[in-house]
Amino acid sequence: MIETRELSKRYGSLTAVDGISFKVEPGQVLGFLGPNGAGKSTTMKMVAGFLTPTSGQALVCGFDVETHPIEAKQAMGYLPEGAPSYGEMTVADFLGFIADVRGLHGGVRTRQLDDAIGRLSLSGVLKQTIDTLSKGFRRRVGLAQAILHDPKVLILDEPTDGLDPNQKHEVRNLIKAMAKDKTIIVSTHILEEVHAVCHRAIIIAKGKVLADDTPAALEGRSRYHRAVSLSADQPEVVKAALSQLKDVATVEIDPQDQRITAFPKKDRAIFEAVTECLKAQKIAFRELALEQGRLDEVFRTITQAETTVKEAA
Ligand SMILES: Nc1ncnc2c1ncn2[C@@H]1O[C@H](COP(=O)(O)OP(=O)(O)OP(=O)(O)O)[C@@H](O)[C@H]1O
Repeated sequence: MIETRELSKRYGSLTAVDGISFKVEPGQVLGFLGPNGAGKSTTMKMVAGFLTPTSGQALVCGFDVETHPIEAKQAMGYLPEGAPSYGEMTVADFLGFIADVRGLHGGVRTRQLDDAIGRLSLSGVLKQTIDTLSKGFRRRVGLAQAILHDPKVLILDEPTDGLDPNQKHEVRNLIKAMAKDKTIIVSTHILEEVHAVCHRAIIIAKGKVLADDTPAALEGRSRYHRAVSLSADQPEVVKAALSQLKDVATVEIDPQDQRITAFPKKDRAIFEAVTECLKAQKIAFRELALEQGRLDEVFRTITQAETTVKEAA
């Protein structure tokens, strides 16, 4: 389990993290989202025990990271931002060194090393020095060291940064597979990642938690939630027809691809009414879709509202 209690970090007059509290239970993957400079990495460094909080507390498996650092660090694997240091070491030597630091011996050491190397597809680069690896491979080495001792808790700062689409897919599958018996926090800029791996997402900006919900509930806050979109040859005709429906609030035509979107009034469902209207008026259409909502729009709305409020104050 991971818990933070009013965790804060100040650098002079800048408050990078401002009283963040959350709990993550075993079996849960928490996505930590926020714009650049929101305080994601600073929070993760404090939870991982690499940075001392100005105030507040972080606990890993019940151990306070500050007062019981050894027990807390034994229970966690941490993938920091960027690449592993020790760039002059080969991948094999580096992972062997981490295995020693983690106190792995004999058969367990061999098994864990083989497992991490296999899961991150590193067997082809074991003799290469870390400095000479591509960004994606360096990230994979970082992930391998984080999971090497099969920790109960994983703190992963942008785990798929720099990976190609195939590797992103592999790493997301790896996180999902590990989630069954671990507690995992993943920081990311990539909203599709939230869908792919997270049970829950926290959005932060300027060091504060602005939203804490499931991806589906966050999508529910989008103006696109339950909107109906379609393509048709005469978008203006379709717009006029759908605008007449009683539960439709507004109809928009995308200026780029001419796709038509009908937005429902609050808490209304319009899919059936839209399809019936199209049928009744014999309107030919393509790619009719019921929208779940758009996380990118929710993210923008939440984080920009915070910036606007701060600027106005
Ligand atoms: N050592 C430091 N000294 C002074 N300010 C710092 C330090 N480390 C971070 N900051 C500032 O704290 C704020 C939060 O930074 P942090 O790296 O946690 O953001 P982030 O959400 O991880 O951003 P990104 O998505 O760009 O990685 C930023 O304004 C950053 O400039």
